[in-house]
Amino acid sequence: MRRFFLSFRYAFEGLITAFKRERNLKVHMIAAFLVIVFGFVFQLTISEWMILILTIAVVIIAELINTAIERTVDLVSPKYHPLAKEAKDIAAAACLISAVTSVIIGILLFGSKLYIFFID
Ligand SMILES: Nc1ncnc2c1ncn2[C@@H]1O[C@H](COP(=O)(O)OP(=O)(O)OP(=O)(O)O)[C@@H](O)[C@H]1O
Repeated sequence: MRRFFLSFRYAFEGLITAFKRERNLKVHMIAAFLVIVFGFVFQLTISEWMILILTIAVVIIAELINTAIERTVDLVSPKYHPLAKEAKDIAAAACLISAVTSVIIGILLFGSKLYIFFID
């Protein structure tokens, strides 16, 4: 049981470390906070909330995995290596795809509501 709670503690420590050191993660967290506020303002439905929460989680998870890969690459390959470059660039591509997807979902989710808000 102690091991179970320790694993939560380590995961939480990882989250705090990543938040302190990674500027991108801070930006994602602020963006997540803002869209959650918008979600309440525009009174999203349960399904819309599920999509929004899942989208936020995917972006943050991608950023955390990217950070973990960056740290591992820096540890095993402090000098330039083409495979280190590939690993970092591919991890960054995962972040890019999650960020672009989240923007598209944000536009689809809030675009129609903003349209109704300003036009009606
Ligand atoms: N050891 C390495 N060998 C080869 N290329 C590397 C290496 N380290 C970094 N690079 C290249 O430089 C780029 C930037 O690396 P860096 O470690 O600064 O990552 P970053 O994406 O800028 O991270 P951060 O989010 O911390 O700013 C990588 O995407 C990769 O193309």
